[in-house]
Amino acid sequence: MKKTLITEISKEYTFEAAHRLPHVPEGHKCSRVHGHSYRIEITLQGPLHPQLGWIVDFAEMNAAWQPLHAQLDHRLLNDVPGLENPTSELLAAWVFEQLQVPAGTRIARVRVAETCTSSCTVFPKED
Ligand SMILES: Nc1nc2c(c(=O)[nH]1)N=C([C@H](O)[C@H](O)COP(=O)(O)OP(=O)(O)OP(=O)(O)O)CN2
Ligand SMILES: [Zn+2]
Repeated sequence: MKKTLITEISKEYTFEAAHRLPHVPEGHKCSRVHGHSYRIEITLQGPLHPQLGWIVDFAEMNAAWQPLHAQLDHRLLNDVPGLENPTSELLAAWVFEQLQVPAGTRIARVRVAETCTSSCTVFPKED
């Protein structure tokens, strides 16, 4: 395989949660508590293992996601430390910061989808 290729792997996770957006104008629909079936796509970059031919086992991504799922699933997101204003943008940044990725990998991006048509993606700034 060409050594110049950049390889990414992704996993999509889901959780159910309620939220409200505390800083929207009065009367905005999102000022009321409501729920979403959130979908989170996590993408990692890293070198391929020479024998195994993968970056990391997808199972390692599952293990990294599990503690975050435990903090988010069937919660009011506003109650989660750091998510007092749980917009898609701030939730994506929170996942990016909280996720303990397997050694030798880095997060390429995190995508949060609140609905079928609305999503936000964060990725590291290049220096
Ligand atoms: N930039 C952002 N805008 C909005 C956010 C957000 O996190 N970032 N969040 C919301 C609400 O949480 C809302 O529940 C989801 O948004 P919206 O796409 O407006 O939901 P609808 O299903 O009602 O979308 P329609 O396509 O208008 O039916 C709002 N904005
Ligand atoms: Zn919402």
